[in-house]
Amino acid sequence: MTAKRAIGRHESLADKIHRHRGLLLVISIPIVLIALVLLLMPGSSTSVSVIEYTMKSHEGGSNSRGPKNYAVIFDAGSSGSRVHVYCFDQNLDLVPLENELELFLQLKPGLSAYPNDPRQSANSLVSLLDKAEASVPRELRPKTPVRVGATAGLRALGHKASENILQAVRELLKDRSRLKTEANAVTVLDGTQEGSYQWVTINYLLRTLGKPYSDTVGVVDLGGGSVQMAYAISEEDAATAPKPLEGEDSYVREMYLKGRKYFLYVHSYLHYGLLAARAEILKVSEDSNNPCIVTGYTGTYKYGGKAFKATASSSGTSLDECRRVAINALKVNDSLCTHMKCTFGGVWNGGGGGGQKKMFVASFFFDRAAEAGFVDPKQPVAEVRPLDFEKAANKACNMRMEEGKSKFPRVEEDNLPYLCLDLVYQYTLLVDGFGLKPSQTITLVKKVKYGDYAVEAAWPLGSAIEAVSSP
Ligand SMILES: O=c1[nH]cnc2c1ncn2[C@@H]1O[C@H](COP(=O)(O)OP(=O)(O)O)[C@@H](O)[C@H]1O
Ligand SMILES: [Ca+2]
Repeated sequence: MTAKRAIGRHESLADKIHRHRGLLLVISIPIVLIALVLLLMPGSSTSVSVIEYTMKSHEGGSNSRGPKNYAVIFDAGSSGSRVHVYCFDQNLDLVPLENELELFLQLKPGLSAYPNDPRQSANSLVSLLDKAEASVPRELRPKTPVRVGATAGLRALGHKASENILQAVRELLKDRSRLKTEANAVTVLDGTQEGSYQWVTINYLLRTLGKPYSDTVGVVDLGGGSVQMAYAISEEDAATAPKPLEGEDSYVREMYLKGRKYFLYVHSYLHYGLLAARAEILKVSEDSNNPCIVTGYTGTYKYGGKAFKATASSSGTSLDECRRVAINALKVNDSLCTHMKCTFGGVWNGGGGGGQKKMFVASFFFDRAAEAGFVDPKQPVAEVRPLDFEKAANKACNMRMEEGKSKFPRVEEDNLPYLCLDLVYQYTLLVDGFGLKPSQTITLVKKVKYGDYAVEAAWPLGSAIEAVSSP
C-alpha cells in the first residue's frame, strides 16, 4: 500500500486521469445527466426555463436508455381528447410504430364537457388509454412516461372543477395503467408551455433545431378555446421584453435545444380560440342580431355552459360589419397597449424579426381552410395568404343558409351558420391581431413531413421530447 502511494505521488495528472478513466467515466455520466435534467424546459413559469435534449446513448451508465423509448401523451383539448404514442431511438429520432411514426387517436367531446362529473370525464379517456398502452411493448410499459396535458377547456373551467377532473384522471391512470406517471404528469398546461411545445414540435420535425434562430419558423396554433403564437427572437430583443400583464406568464422563454440557446417569444390568448371567439363576437351584439351569422339562420350558440343568441341580421350578413365586430371583440388598438407594439388586448407583439419570417399556422386555421375549400384536406400542408381567408369570407358572408351546401360542400353542417364569422375572425386575427400582411405567405399545417412519414403538427410531440429526455 505504501509503495502504491509513493508511486501515486510521482504520477503526472495526465497519468492519473488515464489510470482512472473508467471510474471518471462512470462518475461523470450521472453528473452530466443530472445537469441536463436541471436544464429542462418548459416546466417552470419563470422567464428562464430551459430545455436540452441533445442526448447520446451512455452504454452501461445507471441512467442509460434502451434502444427504444416510448412516450404516451394525452392532449386534453377543449373540443376533444387525443392520444399520441411516439417511439424515439437513442439519438432522439422518431422511429416507426408499425407503419406510422406515431399512434394518434382522438375523440369528442373533451374533458371539460363533464364539469360536474369528474369520474365520467376521466372515463372518457379509457378507450384511448387502452389502445395507447397496448401499442407499447409490455416490458417497456413501466419505463414509458404517460402525460395528460389539458389546455383551454380546463383552464376556463376554473381551478376547483378542473382539479377534480385531473384527480380523477390520476386515479384512472393508477388503477388501469402500468405506464410510468411522473410527478406533475397530469396537469393543466399553461398557455406558454403549450405554445413552446408547439414550436418545439414543428421545428423538431422540420429539423431546424440547433440552427440560428432566424432559420427556425414561428407557429400559431388556433384551438377551440385559446390561440398561441410562438417564435424565436434575438437575445437583444429578449432583453427588451416588457413585464407581462398582471396574472400572465412572462413573454420570453429561454431554451437550450441541440446545443443552441433560443429566446422564444410565446403568448397564449385564452378565450380567443375559434369556438370561444364565436362567443366573444356574439357577445358584442348582445341580444340583437349579428352581422356575422349567415343569412337565414336563427339559433343559439352554446359555449362553456352558456348560450348566446346567434341570429342573422334582417339586412343579411355583412363582411364589413362583421369585420368591425371582430376587431371590436379582439380589442385591437386597445388603450391597454403600454408597449412599443401590441398584438391585441394589450399584449406585446414580440418585436417580429427573423424567427417570425416563416409562420406555420395550425389547427382550426387548417381545418376551416379545408372546409371552405381553398386547401386540400388530404395534403399535410398548404401555402396560403391571409387574404385567402378574406376571399372565402366574402363568399360565405354573401350566401344564404340554403345555398351553403352547394357553395361549400365540405363544410360540416353545424359550422355552416358560423362560416362567415369563422373566416372573418381568422383573417382579423392574422392581420389585425398578429399584424401579418394580408399578402404574406403562411404555411397552414396539419402534419409535417419527417422522412417518408408525416407527423401531426401538435404540441404533444414537444412534451414527449421533454419526457424522454428526463431520467
Ligand atoms: O394532433 C392534432 N393534429 C392536428 N390538428 C389537431 C390536433 N389536435 C388538435 N387539433 C386541432 O385543434 C383544434 C381543436 O382545438 P382544441 O380542442 O385542442 O382546443 P384548445 O387547444 O383550445 O384546447 C381542431 O381544429 C383540431 O383539428
Ligand atoms: Ca389544442
